[in-house]
Amino acid sequence: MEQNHAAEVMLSWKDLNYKVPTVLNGQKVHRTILSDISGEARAGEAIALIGSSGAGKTTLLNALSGRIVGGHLTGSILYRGAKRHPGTFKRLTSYVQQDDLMHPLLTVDETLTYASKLRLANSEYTPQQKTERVNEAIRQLRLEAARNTRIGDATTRGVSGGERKRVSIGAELLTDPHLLFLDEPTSGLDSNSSEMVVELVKSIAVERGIATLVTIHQPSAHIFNMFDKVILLSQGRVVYFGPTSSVISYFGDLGYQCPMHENPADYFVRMMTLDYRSEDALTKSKEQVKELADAFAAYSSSGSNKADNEKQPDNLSVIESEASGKIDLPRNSWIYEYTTLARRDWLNIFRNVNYCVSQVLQPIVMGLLIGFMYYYLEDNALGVQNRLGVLYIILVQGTFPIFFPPLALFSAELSILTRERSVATYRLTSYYLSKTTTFMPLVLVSNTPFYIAVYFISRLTIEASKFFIGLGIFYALNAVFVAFMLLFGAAVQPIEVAYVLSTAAITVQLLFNGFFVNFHSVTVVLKWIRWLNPIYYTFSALVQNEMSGKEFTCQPNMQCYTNGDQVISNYDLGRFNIWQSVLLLLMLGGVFYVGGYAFLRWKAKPRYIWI
Ligand SMILES: Nc1ncnc2c1ncn2[C@@H]1O[C@H](COP(=O)(O)OP(=O)(O)OP(=O)(O)O)[C@@H](O)[C@H]1O
Repeated sequence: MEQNHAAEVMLSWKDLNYKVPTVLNGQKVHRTILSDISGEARAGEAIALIGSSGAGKTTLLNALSGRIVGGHLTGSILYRGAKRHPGTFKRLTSYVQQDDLMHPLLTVDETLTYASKLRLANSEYTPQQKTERVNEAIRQLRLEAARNTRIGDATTRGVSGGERKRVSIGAELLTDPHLLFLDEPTSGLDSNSSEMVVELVKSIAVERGIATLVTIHQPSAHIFNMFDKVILLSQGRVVYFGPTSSVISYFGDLGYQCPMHENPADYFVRMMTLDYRSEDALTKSKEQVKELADAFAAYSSSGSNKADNEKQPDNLSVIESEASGKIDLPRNSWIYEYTTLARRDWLNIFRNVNYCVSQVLQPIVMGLLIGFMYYYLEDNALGVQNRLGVLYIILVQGTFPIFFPPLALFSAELSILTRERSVATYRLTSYYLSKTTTFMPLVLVSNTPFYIAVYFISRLTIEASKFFIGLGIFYALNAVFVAFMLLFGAAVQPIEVAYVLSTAAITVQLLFNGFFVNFHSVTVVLKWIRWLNPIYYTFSALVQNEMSGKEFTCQPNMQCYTNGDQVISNYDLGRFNIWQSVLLLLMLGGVFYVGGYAFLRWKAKPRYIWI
């Protein structure tokens, strides 16, 4: 395309080689995934990366977009003629993943609105301008009809696959990137939707001067012809890179004439694909691929198609400082990020009707059930045993029921966090606090009816101070278990493993609370567990609150506790007073909370290789 020859080179790459360690016949070897790849992408140009499965398309896209993890990448990649600075490059370019990772319960409009709030700086855009950007994206991507439809997922019906992809693209285009990378944007879409996606991306890219690189698996002839240039890859080598309009004549000259009525993309992919049907066919096809790659290497080194890598853009001095150094792109304030994320989290929770209903109903039903099970506790030997039973069940309610439902939500959202963090959308501290301040109040409010029902129906000691102190201890346990949930969610994946391990961890905590096993008789090898056990401190505080100062009547000639202090001492629950126990409980919670943050930071940290 004429205009593209004059357009600025946005990205150029030279002699890219990528190897990964692998084991072959018991030997450690390095497998070459990309071999001597060079090229460039200019402003407004749409380039397709085409090849059969395993050709290296995604690997090349990841290398160019700075998303390679592991292995050994060599060569050079220049952004507007200069070495890339990871942070700067990340924020000036956009990457649309193959999986559209978005909140399923938000509508198209909300998804784009939150993306605009989080990704556009308030110092550069007024709220009105952000809304205009969203409206523009909706209009350009033809999403008006789906504007108020939820994104949806496998369980909730939402927008169509094509619309979902367009929303993903829209969210990435809000920031006006200089470069747009798309990984298999048409996979899973029918031909009409695929054409629409590519057509729209192409027209927006031309309009805004964005260089676009797209991996695509066997595009239709129509889609193929929409691209300005094409990179044909096979076995990690370039078989062709140049204008789409010249590809047929190039291969025709090599003796591979694409038949008149055949889709060129199908023809070229077939030509480059290894044939595994027989040993002989495999050897032949390998030779053919090698021949084609060698022919292209000779063709490009002869100068006919030389990638213009050495050519520097005219305004180099300006560009170098922008691309190679860290430039301080404006950021939104922490409090703005936090309030925006918190609003999004609350919206997600309230839209999740099943979650909300179960969170509200479970404590009420359990509270009534347990309350009536222990209806009217008496101050006798049986009353001692039942009081301990009620306090134990209060403990249980502060663990499993409040741990698992938020864990499922938190864990399911981690992939969205990773995606959003990979484009530096917001700080991790604002995200973590937003999660905390969504889960925590919900748990405390929904669990309060449980405590009230159990307390008054079973009639634990009816005294205002005991009631409120007990409620405070219960709240502290709930808060600590929200922190424990955040720790598990951040540290252990997949969720199935988190379920198994956390069930074991909570069960051990419940067993070592001092009720089932008397610490006087526990082996020294395991005795230490109680000091790291939030349940022990909670139980100790709850039992002291209920039992201290309490008198019990004993039937004549029967050995039993005559007062609550004997119970506390017999179960060895009085080592720390109530306040000390609560303090130690909260300290453990603090450790869990900070640990959860540290794991999240470590996990969400991109480990990309930069050249
Ligand atoms: N880190 C890695 N470790 C081991 N093998 C890898 C690694 N990265 C890529 N590969 C291998 O490199 C080859 C190219 O992978 P890539 O995902 O780039 O292919 P692709 O052309 O995008 O294929 P598809 O169209 O099937 O997604 C594959 O055989 C893949 O298994």
